[in-house]
Amino acid sequence: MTVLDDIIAGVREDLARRQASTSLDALKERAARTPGALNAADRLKVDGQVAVIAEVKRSSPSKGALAPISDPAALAVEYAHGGAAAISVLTEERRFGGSLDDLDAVRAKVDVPVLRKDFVVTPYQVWEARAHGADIILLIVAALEQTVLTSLVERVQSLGMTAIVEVHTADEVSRALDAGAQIIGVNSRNLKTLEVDRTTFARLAPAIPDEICRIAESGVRGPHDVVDYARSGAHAVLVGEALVTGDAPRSSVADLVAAGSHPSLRAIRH
Ligand SMILES: O=C(O)c1ccccc1NCC(=O)[C@H](O)[C@H](O)COP(=O)(O)O
Repeated sequence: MTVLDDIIAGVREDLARRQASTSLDALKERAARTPGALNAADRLKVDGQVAVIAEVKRSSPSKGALAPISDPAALAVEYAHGGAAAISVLTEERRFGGSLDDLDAVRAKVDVPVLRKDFVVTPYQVWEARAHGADIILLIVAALEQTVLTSLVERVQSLGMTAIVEVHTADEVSRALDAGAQIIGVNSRNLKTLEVDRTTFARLAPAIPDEICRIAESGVRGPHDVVDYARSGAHAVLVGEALVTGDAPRSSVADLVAAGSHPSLRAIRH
C-alpha cells in the first residue's frame, strides 16, 4: 500500500461518516445558498507575475506537526494582505489535521479565491467544497480512474468552480489534458516516497501547453525557488510549510510575490 492509498483509505472512512450525517441533497441546498464561486483562473495566470497560493497546513505525512495554527482565518488574512492570489486550505483530517471548519473560517474572512485541498474521490466532496464556499478544488490524477477524473473536472466546472489537476509524471500530464484540465499543478513531492524533487516541474512543464496555467506545487523554501520555478515556466506556486513554520506570514508571502514579479522574469515568460 502506498502513502497515497493509505491516505485515501482514511479519507473514504471519514467521508462515509460525513455522508451518514449530511445527505447530498442537504449539501446541494447549502451550495445553492452559498455565494457563487470566484473566478480563480484569471488570478492564477497573470502576465508579468507569478501568483502565490498560500496554504493553511497544520501537519503533513512527511513532516508531522508543522505549526499550531490556532486561528486559520487570521493566518489566511495575513496571507491575503501579503498579496496571495489564493488561499489553500487543507481539509484532510487524519494526516494533515485539517477540516471543513478551517475552510469555513477562512472563507468567512478573505475575499481572494479559496482552494479546498484534499483527496477528492467522489462528486460528494465537490459539492461539499462548494457548499463550504470553496472556489477551487484539487483533483489528483494518481488517485483517480480516467473516467472518474473526467467526470469530476466536469462537475467542478458545472458548479462554476476551478479545478487544479495535480500530476507527478508525463503520463499524468496527458491524462490531465485529456480530462479537460485548464490548470495543472505539478507536485514535486513524490506521493510514494514523500521526497521533494524540485526538478520534477522543469521536466514536466514543457509538456503542458502555454494556454494552460502551470502551478509548481511543494518545496518552495523562499524567493529563490519562486524564481527557479518561474524560469521553468510556472505561472503560480503553491506554498505551505515555509509559510506556516515562519514567524512572519504576511511579509513571507510578500517576498515571494515580489520575487515572482521581478522584471528579469518577464523576458522568459509568455
Ligand atoms: O505534505 C506532505 O507531506 C504530503 C504528503 C502526501 C500527499 C500530499 C502532501 N502534501 C500536499 C501538498 O501538495 C503540499 O501541502 C503543498 O504542495 C505545499 O507543499 P509545501 O510547500 O512543500 O509544504
